[in-house]
Amino acid sequence: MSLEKMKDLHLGEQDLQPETREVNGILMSKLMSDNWDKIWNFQAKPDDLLIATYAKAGTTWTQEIVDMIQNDGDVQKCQRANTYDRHPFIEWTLPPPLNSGLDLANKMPSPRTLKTHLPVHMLPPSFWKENSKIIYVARNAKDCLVSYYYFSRMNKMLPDPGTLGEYIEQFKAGKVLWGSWYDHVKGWWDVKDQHRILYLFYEDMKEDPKREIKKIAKFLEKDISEEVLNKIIYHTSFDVMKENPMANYTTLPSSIMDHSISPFMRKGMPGDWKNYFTVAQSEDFDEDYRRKMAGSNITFRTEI
Ligand SMILES: Nc1ncnc2c1ncn2[C@@H]1O[C@H](COP(=O)(O)O)[C@@H](OP(=O)(O)O)[C@H]1O
Ligand SMILES: O=[N+]([O-])c1ccc(OS(=O)(=O)O)cc1
Repeated sequence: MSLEKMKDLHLGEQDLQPETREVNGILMSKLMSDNWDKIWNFQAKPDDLLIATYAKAGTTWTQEIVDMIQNDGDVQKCQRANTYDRHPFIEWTLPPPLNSGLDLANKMPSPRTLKTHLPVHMLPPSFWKENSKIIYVARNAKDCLVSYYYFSRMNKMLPDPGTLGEYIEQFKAGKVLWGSWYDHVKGWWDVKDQHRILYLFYEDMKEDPKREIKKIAKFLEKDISEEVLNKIIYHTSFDVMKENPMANYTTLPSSIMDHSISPFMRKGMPGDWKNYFTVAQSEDFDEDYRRKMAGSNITFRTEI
């Protein structure tokens, strides 16, 4: 059963809002934690491509770019299904009879493109054993936080984030689904040269999509013409994706995602955090950030 059919189950909002549980210190929905053994034992394949991100770092955007590259810029083919059916979200677990990410992935013919928000130490070990390619996308903490905050308000399957002030504290403490942003970006950064990992930044993609799309195509060992490249840049621009029902999550019932609270395709703009953080919140966040990121040589741009 597809996710769009969820409304037919007559679940109320309180049934959707997940109970949470920690697995290895990482907050997850109870459904994900109940399913953890199966997720951990997921069998990856050598020709799988995994798109790994912290939530709200530009996952859907990267999925669309990858799909367009794999389909030689054929927009029709990329409209074949919703983004979440084209690229199974491996740990996302829904109540039966709905399809969970693992079910979709196991049914999908190879070569598969999969999605995860898991921190590096929780990635099913078969991905390392099979040497699957991985694209990791990182986005600066403050924009990720604001995006995650608004997403948590509109997506009834995520815990209620409270006020922005309250949410900033949860985010700093890593007490949000998929855990600490700081550990996530650092953890993936530390292993990037030991595996087939392309580590990208949202801000770079926004600054020069052509350059970053070329990097992805090279990583996928795909030759693309200038014409196809330009088509991909256009089709995966924020304004075009915002109107694409196969990419913008508007086909889900509003009992799951209520776009009138905040659209999934919200702003798509580095530096938007400035419209939400007070000066005091920003200074306090930066001081804590310096402590948490000390010792790492990873640098982020909070605006471009
Ligand atoms: N084509 C695109 N260009 C730029 N940003 C995009 C984009 N498609 C989606 N996004 C942004 O990526 C974020 C969602 O990330 P994810 O796909 O990982 O959940 C949202 O950020 P904002 O909430 O800041 O607008 C969304 O607007
Ligand atoms: O319910 N969904 O389809 C869903 C839930 C979470 C989710 O998270 S996100 O961070 O990948 O946008 C995306 C889709």
